[in-house]
Amino acid sequence: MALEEDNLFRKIRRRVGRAVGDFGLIEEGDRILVGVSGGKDSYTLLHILDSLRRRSPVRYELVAGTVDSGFPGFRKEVIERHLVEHGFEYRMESTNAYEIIESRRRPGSSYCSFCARLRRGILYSLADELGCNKIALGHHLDDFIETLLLNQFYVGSLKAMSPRLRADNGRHTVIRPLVYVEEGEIIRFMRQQKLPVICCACPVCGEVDQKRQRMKGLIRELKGEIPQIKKSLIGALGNLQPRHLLDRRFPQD
Ligand SMILES: Nc1ncnc2c1ncn2[C@@H]1O[C@H](COP(=O)(O)OP(=O)(O)OP(=O)(O)O)[C@@H](O)[C@H]1O
Repeated sequence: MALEEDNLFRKIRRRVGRAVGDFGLIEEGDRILVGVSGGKDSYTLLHILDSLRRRSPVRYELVAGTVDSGFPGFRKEVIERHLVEHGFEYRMESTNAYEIIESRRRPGSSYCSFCARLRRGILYSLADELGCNKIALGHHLDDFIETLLLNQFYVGSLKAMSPRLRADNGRHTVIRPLVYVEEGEIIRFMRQQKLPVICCACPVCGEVDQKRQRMKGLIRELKGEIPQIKKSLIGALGNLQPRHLLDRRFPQD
């Protein structure tokens, strides 16, 4: 059963197609593990990549992979039902990540970042096991530009995320095909398509990251004055001018 391919579906697909072309995200023979959390972004990513696959002359395969971190109350059966209904090959990986986080996390350290690192490792192993050379994640345009601002405001580096990154182990490539898709479009898509979104059920699930929310708010506020702000910020990430920066690792003259 495929989703209805209405205007919004086609718009998001066009943007993903553009990102695939701009950054060479998908190549002949790829087998891509799509990280599906049960959230709006990764469901959207999976359906759009599947629709592109059906239309593309480039042959590639998709496998949906969910890391069940073992948080009590995680409704994995909701995800499984959706993936089966739509005919996706998938793996639900049950892990004891929850116990590891509880026992090893340093007091005061961020729950989410520890959990995300652990999950990333599990996804890499899963990709090996399932014969996947790429891992697709559901980060979208707003994630990219908020991360850019967060790093400038709080860390002091000019850095966001990469749409295509070779993993440290050299075996996998992480791709982020939703780089040109705005979060608002994904929210509309989720509602229109009635995607069965669930939360991870971790102890901090639903709590907002205050700093990220601040960046989100700032961008929203400035959008009234600068309508093209998101386009401009994502454009800035692809328009580096090192000679006009202060990084001495780049020649200045
Ligand atoms: N439990 C999981 N199993 C598999 N992949 C995951 C899992 N959690 C997150 N991911 C992948 O990592 C991406 C970024 O995760 P993050 O926790 O930041 O979620 P998010 O931005 O809210 O996205 P989503 O709406 O898909 O949950 C997700 O879009 C998804 O591709």
